[in-house]
Amino acid sequence: MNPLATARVVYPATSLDFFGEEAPESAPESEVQEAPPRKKVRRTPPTTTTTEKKKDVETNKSAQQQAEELAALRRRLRIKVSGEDVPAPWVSWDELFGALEGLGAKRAEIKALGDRLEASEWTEPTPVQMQAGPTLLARRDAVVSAPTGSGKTGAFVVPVAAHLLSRSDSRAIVVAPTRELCAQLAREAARLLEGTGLSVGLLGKREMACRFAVATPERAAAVYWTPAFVVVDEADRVLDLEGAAVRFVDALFQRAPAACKALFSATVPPQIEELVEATLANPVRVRVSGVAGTPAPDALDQRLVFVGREANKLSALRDIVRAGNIRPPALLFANTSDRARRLANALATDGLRAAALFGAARDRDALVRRFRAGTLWFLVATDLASRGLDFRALNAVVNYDAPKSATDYVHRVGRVARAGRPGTAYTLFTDRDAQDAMRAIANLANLAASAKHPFNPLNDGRGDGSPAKVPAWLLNLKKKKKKKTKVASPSTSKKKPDTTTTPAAAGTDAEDDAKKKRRRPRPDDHERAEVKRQLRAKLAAKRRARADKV
Ligand SMILES: Nc1ncnc2c1ncn2[C@@H]1O[C@H](COP(=O)(O)OP(=O)(O)OP(=O)(O)O)[C@@H](O)[C@H]1O
Repeated sequence: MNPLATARVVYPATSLDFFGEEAPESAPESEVQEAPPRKKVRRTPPTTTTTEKKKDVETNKSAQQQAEELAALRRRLRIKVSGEDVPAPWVSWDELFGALEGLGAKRAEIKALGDRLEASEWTEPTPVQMQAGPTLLARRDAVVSAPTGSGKTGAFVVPVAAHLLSRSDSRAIVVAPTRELCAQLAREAARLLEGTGLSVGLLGKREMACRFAVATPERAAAVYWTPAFVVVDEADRVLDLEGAAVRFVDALFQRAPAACKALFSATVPPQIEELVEATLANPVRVRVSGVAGTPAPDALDQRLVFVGREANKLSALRDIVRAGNIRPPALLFANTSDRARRLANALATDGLRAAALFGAARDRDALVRRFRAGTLWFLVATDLASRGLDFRALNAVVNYDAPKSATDYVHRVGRVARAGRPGTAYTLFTDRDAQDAMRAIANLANLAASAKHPFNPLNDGRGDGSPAKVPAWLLNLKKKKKKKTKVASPSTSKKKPDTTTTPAAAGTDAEDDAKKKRRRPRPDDHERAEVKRQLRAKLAAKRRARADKV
């Protein structure tokens, strides 16, 4: 029997009173817990004697011994690197302070940075900070990938700031795909760099005189100064050749050929390799992975819930919430603005504090602020909120609509279980969801489950021995063969769209599919094609030059 053919669970659609007397009035529990005592940053001020001692020990070791130790350290931290002369990781912030002193930064500035790290309770660098830090401080171009919530922001803010502290005439720009993420990055950088004398600015319509700037691609391309550093966060999204942002970043790269360029993301697909080869000089590649070898955080509990038909989704969600499996604040994802709005309305009708965040939503910044403050419990968002956002107190993510790809899945579920905190991600899926994407997602969830229970594979009650919560049939979904059959237009299709009674179900898969099929050529399609052509030409020239050298 094809398990996709029937719904496994039928959920009753009852009215809701999830929180009853215990409903949080303002900030949810996780926001108001008493802060634990502050930890100290492991920091011994660098002195000549310690540095000299270290050198003495190192020169006594053979080069081979040092290389073996370095390889063992990287294995332990799950860091993989490639490229020429990759700098050794910093094992503590001491090495950053030592390097800063060596570069001539003032003692007061070094102390201020150390104080901010301590105030943030960043006792030690995370693995990606350990490896990306010295790489960027050495001004090497780099492509860095590490799991969501693993501290990539600090992995570029700290070394870039360190460089700026040692060179009073240089400026840096960080590019990120959305306004919300830019605002978060600017706030985080300003917090980390407070007291160091470095000015941080979020570039809006007006140009700002700051040394550490954060901007969306379009704003970044409009700056009149030449940055010494260009960092692209969520690089695979920004540099997607099918997207609009890539040409702005390409323009910025062209204007600052001598800048150190670094690309960061949890997912670096092979498709951006072409662009990396064409634009980065002798780059270092850093890849940090979790226990399961995937970009999902180790502490994430991934649950895939088959709900059969679209019509069962809302009651499935209610069931999960009513069972107490999702405690606010929770972030829910829908695949279109319309569906996000309808789901938020449905939850609000149930008496829950819910709102929708999408591109055209009114006052997006205020929505995000309310969610961060805990006055909004459920934020239903489109993929606008899937990248980079760090909501500290978040307990759960729900993919109300299954993501269209494993990459989208990784970023969406990665909003929770950050910095080692626990978190759960539910993904509801129906018999209409893309089998290829669901198989890839199931594989990711399965790898995580297998890594957590290596010697004691649980089974899902079907007796097939598949580990944890991923049923074997899902892992074994056959790849869909691409048929070349003509797709019936929505107007001529005999099958009526499934307009079910639940508010969130209206504007369903059928409508979304029809919208996609109706995609008209965009006015900037030729510009996108031109950017692709130019990048390919650049790449070809670079390859020819390399071949000539050989
Ligand atoms: N060295 C550290 N020690 C402790 N906590 C840290 C450290 N570095 C960063 N963090 C915390 O980890 C959380 C996640 O960091 P960050 O937002 O940089 O993740 P990320 O890797 O960029 O994730 P994403 O891929 O989703 O963008 C933040 O709350 C941050 O304050």
